[in-house]
Amino acid sequence: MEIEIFSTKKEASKRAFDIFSEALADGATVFGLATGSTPVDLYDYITASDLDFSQATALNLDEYYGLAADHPQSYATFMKENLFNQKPFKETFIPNGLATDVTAEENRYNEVIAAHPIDLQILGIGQNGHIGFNEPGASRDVETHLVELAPSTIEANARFFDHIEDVPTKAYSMGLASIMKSKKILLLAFGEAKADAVKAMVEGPITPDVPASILQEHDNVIVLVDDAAGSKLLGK
Ligand SMILES: O=P(O)(O)OC[C@H]1O[C@](O)(CO)[C@@H](O)[C@@H]1O
Repeated sequence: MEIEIFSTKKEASKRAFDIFSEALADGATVFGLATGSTPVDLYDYITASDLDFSQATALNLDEYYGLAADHPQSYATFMKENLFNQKPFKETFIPNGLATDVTAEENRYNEVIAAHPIDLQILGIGQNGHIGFNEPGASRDVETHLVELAPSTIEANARFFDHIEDVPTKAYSMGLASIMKSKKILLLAFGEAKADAVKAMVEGPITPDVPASILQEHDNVIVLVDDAAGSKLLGK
C-alpha cells in the first residue's frame, strides 16, 4: 500500500485525477467507480478536463436495493449528475436496485465484471471500514451480493435523504473478492471522521472487522488522504 497525505481534499483529488489520467493514457479502458461524497472533487476534475471516455467502460460498485435507477438518491442518478452527463462513457454498468431475483442479479453483475476486468478501481471508505458496501464481517470470498447495511452506514448516509427512514436498509454491492480482482486500486479518504478507519486499514491486522484491511494484500493500491483522515497514522 502506498500512502500519500495532502493538506487538503482538493489537492488529494487533483492527485487522484492525475493518476486517473495516467491510467487512461496508459491504455486503461475499464474504470470501477464509487459514489458518496468522497469522489465528487475527482469527478469535478474529470468533467472539467478534456479527457475522452467515449471508448471506456464504467462499472459501479454498488446500488441501493429498492431504488429505481431514476430515483433522485439512487447511485445511478448520482453517477449521471456527477460524471456521466458531462463525460459520456462508451458503456456504464451498475447493479439494478429494483431486481428482486437476488441470485439472478448477483450472477448478472458478476458476469458483467468478468467480461470487463477493472483496470482502475476508485474506492472511498466508510467510517466503519467498509469498501463498496462490504460491511464489517463481510467475507473476503464473496462477489456481488445483497448486503444488509450496518446501522452506522444508514446513519452516515441519511444526510442524502429527507428522513433516515427513507434510507434503504439493503444494497447490492460488488464483494471483496470482486474488488480485489481490480488491477489497480485508488482509495480516497477525507476528514477526521475517517481517521480511525484509515489507521485500521493501513496499520491494523487484516480482519473482516475492517473490510478495507484486505487491501493490504493487494499489490497495487494507492491511498490518498487529507491531513485530517491521515491524522492517526504512525509518524503523523
Ligand atoms: O464518501 P462517503 O460519502 O463518506 O461514503 C463512504 C463510502 O461509502 C459508500 O457510500 C458506500 O458504497 C461509498 O460510495 C463511499 O465510498
